[in-house]
Amino acid sequence: MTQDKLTDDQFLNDQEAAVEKSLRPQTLQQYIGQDRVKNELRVYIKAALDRQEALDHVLLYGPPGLGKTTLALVIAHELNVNLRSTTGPSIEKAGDLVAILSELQAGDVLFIDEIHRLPKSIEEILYSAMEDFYIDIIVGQGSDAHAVHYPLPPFTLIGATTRAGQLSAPLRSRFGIVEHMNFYTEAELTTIIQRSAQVLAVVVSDEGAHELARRSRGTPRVANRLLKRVRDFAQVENQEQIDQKLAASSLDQLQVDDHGLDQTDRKLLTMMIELYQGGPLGLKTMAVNLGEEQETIEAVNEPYLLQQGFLKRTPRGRVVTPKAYEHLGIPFPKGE
Ligand SMILES: Nc1ncnc2c1ncn2[C@@H]1O[C@H](COP(=O)(O)OP(=O)(O)OP(=O)(O)O)[C@@H](O)[C@H]1O
Ligand SMILES: [Mg+2]
Repeated sequence: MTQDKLTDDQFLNDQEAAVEKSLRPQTLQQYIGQDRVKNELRVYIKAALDRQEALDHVLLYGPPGLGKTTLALVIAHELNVNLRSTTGPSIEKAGDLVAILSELQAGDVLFIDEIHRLPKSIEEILYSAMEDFYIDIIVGQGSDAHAVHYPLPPFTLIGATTRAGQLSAPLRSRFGIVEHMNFYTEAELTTIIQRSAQVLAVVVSDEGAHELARRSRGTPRVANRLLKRVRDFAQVENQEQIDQKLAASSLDQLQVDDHGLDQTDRKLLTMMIELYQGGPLGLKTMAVNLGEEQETIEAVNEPYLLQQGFLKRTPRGRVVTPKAYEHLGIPFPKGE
């Protein structure tokens, strides 16, 4: 199983997509974890509803699979409005954006995923749309060209990104609500797995759910994927229940270790140790040596390895920690 398949939704077929949808919580109440984010949003949503106004624009950022898209759906649901969904790279021309904006009704949510990949020219149109709910567009060419002023209903833009650093300052500053999504705790992931097991009609013991949670790299999407794969092992081995032992042995076969590190994570750490004495190393060198996209390493591998204390950031680059040496069973070099 590759990294992409664990953390991306884009490889799903229709049937898998339907299951994926049924796993998504719909209300803030069902949405597990991210308590700080939820508590803040609860207040803002209630205030907007009381004032009968559109909710302020929301920016959600954090590593893939932590529930940004899900939270956007939940917000629209709680506001009781329509959600129109698109992605940054799919809006190529000003006309694409105008078409989307002109369909919005008062109070609606427009969700733009991967908002850091919006073309610059489109981003500039968004500024006035977000701030004052109008757009000025140029129609015609040459001497016929003239600006058309286009008023919009008040709406809520929800932007999601795995790379907040890539967002321009003017765009970022137009979001009134900016929320950073954190990795989930083992307890939260255990609850998510138990809920998903019910939806999928599989039986998982408490210990089995906890074993899966421990190895899910703090990420609900990974938790759900691992649950589905281990369900396959249970079926093939004629086991009615996923217990701790089955979960552990299946995950070992999937090469997901007991800290949730996958092959790429381990390859990254091992490469840094073997070729660079543990660093410091820049992102670019990491990517070249692994044959991976720099963006993937920055958004997927690095945040989890930092959070788990296997990598450390220094002014000169990333450094492997003694904890990582120990985890990989490589002796830590004595001080020079
Ligand atoms: N808080 C949560 N409670 C329960 N399940 C969740 C939660 N957050 C996410 N999930 C599950 O994890 C899956 C992935 O979440 P989602 O697609 O929202 O992640 P994302 O942050 O948008 O990822 P990406 O950056 O790749 O777009 C969802 O299908 C959902 O089932
Ligand atoms: Mg998403």
